[in-house]
Amino acid sequence: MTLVQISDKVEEILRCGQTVVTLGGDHSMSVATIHGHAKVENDLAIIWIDAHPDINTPLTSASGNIHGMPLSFLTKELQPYVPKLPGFEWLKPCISVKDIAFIGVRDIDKAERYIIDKYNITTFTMRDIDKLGMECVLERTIEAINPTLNKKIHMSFDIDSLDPAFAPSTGTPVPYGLSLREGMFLVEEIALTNKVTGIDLVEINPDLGSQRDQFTTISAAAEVLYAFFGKRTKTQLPSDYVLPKP
Ligand SMILES: NC(=[NH2+])NCCC[C@H](N)C(=O)O
Repeated sequence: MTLVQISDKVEEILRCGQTVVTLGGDHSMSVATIHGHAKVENDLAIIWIDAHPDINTPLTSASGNIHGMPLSFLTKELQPYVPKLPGFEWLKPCISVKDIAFIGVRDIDKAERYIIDKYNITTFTMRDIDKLGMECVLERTIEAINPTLNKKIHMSFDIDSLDPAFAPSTGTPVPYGLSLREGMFLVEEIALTNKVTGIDLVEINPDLGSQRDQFTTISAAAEVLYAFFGKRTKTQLPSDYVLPKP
C-alpha cells in the first residue's frame, strides 16, 4: 500500500466510527496514518512513544531515512524548512508543535534538539520518566497537549521505545529504554482517557536478529496491544465461586 492509500484507508475506517490500529514497518507510515486521522479530526493530539523524536527534516537528516522525518512533514510550523519532495504533493501539514508530546526519547539528533527547544515541544526523556514516574509523565503530557481532553489522540508507539532486551528485532535499537511493563502501563493509562482513535505500532522487523529475538519482539508488541485493549492481569472470578473447605 502507498502512503496515500494508507491515509485514505485510515480516513475511511475512522468515518465508520472505528478505532484504527496500524502495524509496521517503518515509522514513516505515520505520515499517512496521522494525515488520514487529521482529515477526520482537525484538532488532534499526538503522543509519540519512541527512542527517537523522528522530527528531522530532509535537510537535517544524517541518515536520509524517511522514518526519522515523519513529524517534520506533518507539522505546520516546520514547513518553511521542509523542501517539497516529489511524490509527497498530496501531503497537507495538519498538526501543530503544541499538539505533540514525546515519551521515552533518548537518541535526539542536533537539529531535532534545536526544533524541540525552539518550539518548546513537550518531551519526556528516559531520565524524566525515571525521575517523575510514568503516571506523572502521562498526567503532564495530557496537561500539556490535551488538558480538557477535548481532542482525539493519535498514539504512535515505536517498539524501539522499549529497551532492546524486550524488543531486539528493530532497525535502530537504543539502550536503556522502557521496560515492557512501563510500556504496558503507559498504554493502559492512555487507553483510560477514552480519547485514542488512532494507534500505530511500528518498527517491528522480524527479519532482524535471532529467532528468539523475533519471538521476544513480537510478544512484546502483542502485550502492548493487549494492554491497550484492556487485558488485565486481574483474575476473573465466576460469580458462583466458592472457596473450598476441608
Ligand atoms: N523510526 C525510527 N526508527 N527512527 C530512527 C531515526 C534515527 C535518526 N535520528 C535518523 O533520523 O535517521
